[in-house]
Amino acid sequence: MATTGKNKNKNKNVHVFESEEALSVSLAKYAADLSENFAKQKGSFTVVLTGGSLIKSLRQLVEAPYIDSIDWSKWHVFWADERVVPKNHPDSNYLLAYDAFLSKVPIPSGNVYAINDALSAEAAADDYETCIKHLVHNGIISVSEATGFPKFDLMLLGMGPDGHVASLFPGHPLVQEKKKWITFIKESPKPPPERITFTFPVINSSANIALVVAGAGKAHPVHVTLGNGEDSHVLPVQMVLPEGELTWLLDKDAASKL
Ligand SMILES: O=C(O)[C@H](O)[C@@H](O)[C@H](O)[C@H](O)COP(=O)(O)O
Repeated sequence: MATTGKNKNKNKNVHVFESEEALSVSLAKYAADLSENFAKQKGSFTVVLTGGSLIKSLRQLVEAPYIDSIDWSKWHVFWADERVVPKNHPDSNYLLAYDAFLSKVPIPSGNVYAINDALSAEAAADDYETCIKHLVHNGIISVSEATGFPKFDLMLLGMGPDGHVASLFPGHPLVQEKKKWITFIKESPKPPPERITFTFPVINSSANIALVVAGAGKAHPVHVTLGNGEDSHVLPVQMVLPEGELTWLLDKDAASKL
């Protein structure tokens, strides 16, 4: 790890790694430690995934020692955003996570909460919100005392080269959504166009967020968010300000402008 530091606000940790390989090793330990703490504390561990390169960076979790040491029965898995395509479609975030991660660990299948792929974007967003409401009611998902929004134990977010997180894109009105838990977009600038996404109030109620960012193509939004870079938009990634801990895991290419 090249640098470690608290940066800009007290709940933010920034870690820069020599390579994406080193980042993935550290990501596994970070997730395993949180899993142990939450399983002990509340008997469940709610983990939110996105799509994109994040999923490949989870590869160390399916290897020794973590494959055997993690109590996978406590995991409950969600998506911060999903493309509105069938679950067996190559664009599906569920399929990506299933192939590379979920099919390799013994998380009970009933604890994996994929969106309903038979519905329209709007109906799928409502349906996913209802599903999350049930789990809040059952006590599987915590609630933020500060905001009343669901409080996930760990949100693992990737970031696009334009600074988007989940399916919240720069300049799009959805970044301002204040009431809904889950919403939908039909004209995503990143294909495919139809997606559902968590809103910022949900993202920012998290107990822990890791922003997992690798590659030189991400250096600009990292510079804008963590350094003194500028952009004509407020980037969605700059709006990731959880009430819990924010941890940036960067490789050195993504951090090259800092
Ligand atoms: O469905 C999606 O497209 C993702 O959830 C999206 O938000 C992703 O996390 C970023 O675009 C980063 O993706 P990359 O890491 O592949 O650039």
